[in-house]
Amino acid sequence: LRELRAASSPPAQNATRQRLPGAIIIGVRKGGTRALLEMLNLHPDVEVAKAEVHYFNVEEHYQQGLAWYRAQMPFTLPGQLTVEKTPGYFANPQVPERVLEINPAVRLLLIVRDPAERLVSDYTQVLHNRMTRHKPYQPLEELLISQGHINPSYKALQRSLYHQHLARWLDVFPRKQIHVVDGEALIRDPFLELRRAESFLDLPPRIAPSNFYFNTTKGFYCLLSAGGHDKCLDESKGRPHAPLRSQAFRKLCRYFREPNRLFFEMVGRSFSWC
Ligand SMILES: Nc1ncnc2c1ncn2[C@@H]1O[C@H](COP(=O)(O)OS(=O)(=O)O)[C@@H](OP(=O)(O)O)[C@H]1O
Repeated sequence: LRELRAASSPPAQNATRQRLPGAIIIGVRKGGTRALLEMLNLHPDVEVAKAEVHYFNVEEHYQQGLAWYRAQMPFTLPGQLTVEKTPGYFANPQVPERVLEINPAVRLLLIVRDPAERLVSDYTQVLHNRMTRHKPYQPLEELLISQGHINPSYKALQRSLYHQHLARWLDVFPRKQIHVVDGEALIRDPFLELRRAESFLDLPPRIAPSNFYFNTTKGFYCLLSAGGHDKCLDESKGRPHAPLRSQAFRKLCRYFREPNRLFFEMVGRSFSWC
């Protein structure tokens, strides 16, 4: 009976297995990494790891080796592209070398957004987590500004210094292996950014404008898959941001001016950030 079953199972079924990612969304945290992953997943030749994997940045995972990493991946057919996203990879200094070691040809996707907005979004997420666990929290301005000056040691601020993190990736990977996605543009017009990503990933253009519709309640584009499945991102995406007085926000924008300039130089394009 077992032989009969094996013989009758379709060949495609037999060919599916878990493969290491051919592309990784490395960050930035709060840049739109989930939206980008879910949108890429609309492509018939793409399968994604549903949960964040945190292999290269969490020692306990990394020590378990490649078999563990592979086991986190979806089943794919030969020719399909596996993609994972872990926003924590971008700012972790150990990660670029580790990624290179397992696949020097891997394609890297980096989705960025205005670093000042990103910082506020990052704070808002931490605040939300602490509030749900009934833990105390400090107002953003207290963490961000000390004696009238921006506090350079605030972690969320450091995560927004894109040029510093990207420099480490560029020490290891050629520029052409890193595709920068404009997070604000992905919100405004997901189709265009997805077309660019398809081209970078050498995928035939299969994602269409009809895969997206604007959901006025959510205030964002949601996804429509070929099977007619309708999906919006969960409520942790697009939360109202924690308040920050406009004077402090302006200070933050001034602070990021030079780091942003350096980042634009590195990627060879500019963004209209504050
Ligand atoms: N289509 C769509 N729907 C909902 N949200 C969208 C979408 N496209 C991009 N975004 C933006 O994604 C931001 C969250 O980024 P990440 O997914 O990278 O966050 S995380 O690091 O994984 O926590 C999230 O940031 P905030 O608005 O600050 O919450 C969203 O603005």
